[in-house]
Amino acid sequence: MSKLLLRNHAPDPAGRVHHVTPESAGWSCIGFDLYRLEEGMTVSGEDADRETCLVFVAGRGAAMAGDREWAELGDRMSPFEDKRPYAIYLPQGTPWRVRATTALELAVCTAPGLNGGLPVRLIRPEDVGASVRGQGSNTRHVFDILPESQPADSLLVVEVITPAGNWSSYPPHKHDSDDGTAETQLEETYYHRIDPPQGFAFQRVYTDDRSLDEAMAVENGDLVMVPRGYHPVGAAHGYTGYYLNVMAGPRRAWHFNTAPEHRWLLAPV
Ligand SMILES: O=C(O)C[C@@H](O)[C@H](O)C(=O)CO
Repeated sequence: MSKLLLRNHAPDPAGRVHHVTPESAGWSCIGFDLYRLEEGMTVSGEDADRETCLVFVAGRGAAMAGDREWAELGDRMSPFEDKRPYAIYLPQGTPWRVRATTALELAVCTAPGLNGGLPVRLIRPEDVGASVRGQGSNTRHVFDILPESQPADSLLVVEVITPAGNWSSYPPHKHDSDDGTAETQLEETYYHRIDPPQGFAFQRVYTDDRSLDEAMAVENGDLVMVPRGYHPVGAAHGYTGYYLNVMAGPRRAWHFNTAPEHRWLLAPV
């Protein structure tokens, strides 16, 4: 199995399913934990050097972050409900806690805090930008949770719904070198969900010279790490894809290059 693919599995006693750190991934910036909590379970954290974005992927919870508290956040029981998520941005050194008030799928996205000083911020569904990208079988739906236009030190966070049979992160693009203009160097994680859950999608991660070239069959709840290279996704017929992307790198900007041989696909039809 590819080293870039982390399979879904039953949660550990703390409710944790995925645990990616810069050390485990062999990269510099991104940390990603995925919790599947039963009602009443609590998860907490604090990182002196890293900022955090908590994403309520599905379900509801009571949350505390620094000196802020919310009795209940979360407005969808599935990421396939066509509703934008709740999220919380926390600067480095902020303690947080979430108690599940229903079954709760919570993503904990982290990256280096640089300056700190930003306030804790609730990101409500109405704060999340929604857009449609692509055309025909490349149409997909994007929710910008923490785009570069919103304050953070390193993190970029986005959700994408890929309709059944469609492609996304496509035509293939990459963001793995920084020449100061055309492209930024960003690591990326893909947390995948599939509807209905017995379905699958495919993701390829590859470089121009093919020194990295992995094609992965992705199932519901799997996680893919993209250290570099192109990273397109194809959803199988009959199965809608969802993924949560976390990106981070030395410069907080999402500038990418589309693979030259596939740029013709960008022409309007
Ligand atoms: O446009 C898409 O289909 C989503 C991608 O942009 C995805 O967020 C990504 O690949 C970011 O590099």
